[in-house]
Amino acid sequence: MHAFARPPLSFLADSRCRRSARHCRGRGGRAVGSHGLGAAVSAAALTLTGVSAGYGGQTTVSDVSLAVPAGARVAVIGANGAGKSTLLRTIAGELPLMAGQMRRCETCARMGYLPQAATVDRRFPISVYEFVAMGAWQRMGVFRRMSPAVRQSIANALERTGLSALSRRPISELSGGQLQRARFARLILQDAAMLLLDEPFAGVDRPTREALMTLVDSWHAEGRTTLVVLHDVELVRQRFELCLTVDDGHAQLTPTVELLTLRPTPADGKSTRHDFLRNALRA
Ligand SMILES: Nc1ncnc2c1ncn2[C@@H]1O[C@H](COP(=O)(O)OP(=O)(O)OP(=O)(O)O)[C@@H](O)[C@H]1O
Repeated sequence: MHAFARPPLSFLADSRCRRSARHCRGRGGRAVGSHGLGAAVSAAALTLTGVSAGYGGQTTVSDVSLAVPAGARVAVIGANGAGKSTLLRTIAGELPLMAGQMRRCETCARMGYLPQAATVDRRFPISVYEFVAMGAWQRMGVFRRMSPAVRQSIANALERTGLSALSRRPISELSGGQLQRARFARLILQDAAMLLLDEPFAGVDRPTREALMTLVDSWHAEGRTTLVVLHDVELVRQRFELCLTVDDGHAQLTPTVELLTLRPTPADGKSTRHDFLRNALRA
């Protein structure tokens, strides 16, 4: 039987589930995930009330109040430095709340958080298989033994991300796109009800982006809630029904169609959220 050692903390950074919880019910109260269910259906996966986020007493985003519907695909958009990552890290529990309250529905507390790829330390000498298997760490029990079911889940995740042939390769020898596939494979194993992805498509080519976006779509179809930091306006328009815009220290949730159909109002010379969206995504 293969024993699996507890991975170092730095390697759990984007696979950690902060709190144990049952899985979410998605749109229409549909159950998602393969583990136990039973919590009451909640319309909101995540509720922020007067939330402020930042670093060392310095507020980056303040007084955020919004409710993310369970099962929604939310694009988190805004200019460089606006505070998207800060907000995502706060929702993930990586940063403490500076003010306000955050509530995740009971079943949505099981989260998968994928920080920007630049944060991954690839020097640790492990194979793709071992790296991906960390996503199943919570299912391996106290002796970290891999059951046949866990092995099968790992094999499935590798296959879904197109990495089966690379499973023995050290992660230090992966390309950027291959590493991103491995990070997604690890997320699959987490079976999280809510997924927070920070610029998951940065630096990947179009086929890889499409393969990974297909996974996001499948999570959506399963009723999981996804918040994805993006800079690609076409992708936002085509695949995300809600936008969490972060701008000038504020954040709000708006239907994508509403953002994209707003027109500038040259009569009074004021800019609109339509202008903001375009400007933010151009950054
Ligand atoms: N660890 C940190 N300590 C202090 N300030 C930070 C830290 N990380 C980010 N900041 C600052 O917080 C602000 C928001 O940064 P953040 O990374 O959240 O922006 P972003 O919208 O995700 O940007 P980008 O699109 O460039 O990734 C910036 O002014 C940044 O300099």
